[in-house]
Amino acid sequence: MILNKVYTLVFLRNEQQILLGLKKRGFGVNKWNGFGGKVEPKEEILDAAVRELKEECCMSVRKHNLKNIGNLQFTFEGEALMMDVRVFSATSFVGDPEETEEMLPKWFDYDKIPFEDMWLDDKLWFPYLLKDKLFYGRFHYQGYDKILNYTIQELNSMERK
Ligand SMILES: CNc1ncnc2c1ncn2[C@@H]1O[C@H](COP(=O)(O)OP(=O)(O)OP(=O)(O)O)[C@@H](O)[C@H]1O
Repeated sequence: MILNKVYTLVFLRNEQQILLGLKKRGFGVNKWNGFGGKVEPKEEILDAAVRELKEECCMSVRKHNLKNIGNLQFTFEGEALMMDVRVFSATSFVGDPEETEEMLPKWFDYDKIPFEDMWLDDKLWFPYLLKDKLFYGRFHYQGYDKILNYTIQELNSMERK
């Protein structure tokens, strides 16, 4: 039995830059990533995405400005959990990013994304995000630093069958 857990991952973007956060504790510590976390029981995915963005870097976004651009599924050798990550992008948002207990936010130019300090999978699917393509990816990790196998595909729509 595989336990499926839904997570959010939000990227704020403008013409020149993308906002990433350095995770200061817990899962993915010391890696740059988008903002997000577990969807709580009975919580809607979009509400969770808005909540985590606010909690982690004090930025506000409206649900209708979050565009679902991807779905990533992660499994780890020997673990019965599948992380089902819903990826969102937004170009309309309010606030100035602030450091919190969980994240240190920073804007990055598109040609200076710190892939060497990110999850290994990020550099495999970021090209889709950067080209505004929708994507689905599945990654099977051994530990946190080795991908045993993966697939990625471009999608025509994010609708679920
Ligand atoms: C394995 N390869 C991966 N590549 C890219 N991104 C990944 C990822 N694996 C997890 N993520 C994201 O990392 C965050 C974890 O969130 P995480 O800290 O566990 O959640 P949450 O804040 O609810 O936890 P606590 O409340 O601290 O337990 C969450 O956005 C999730 O989408």
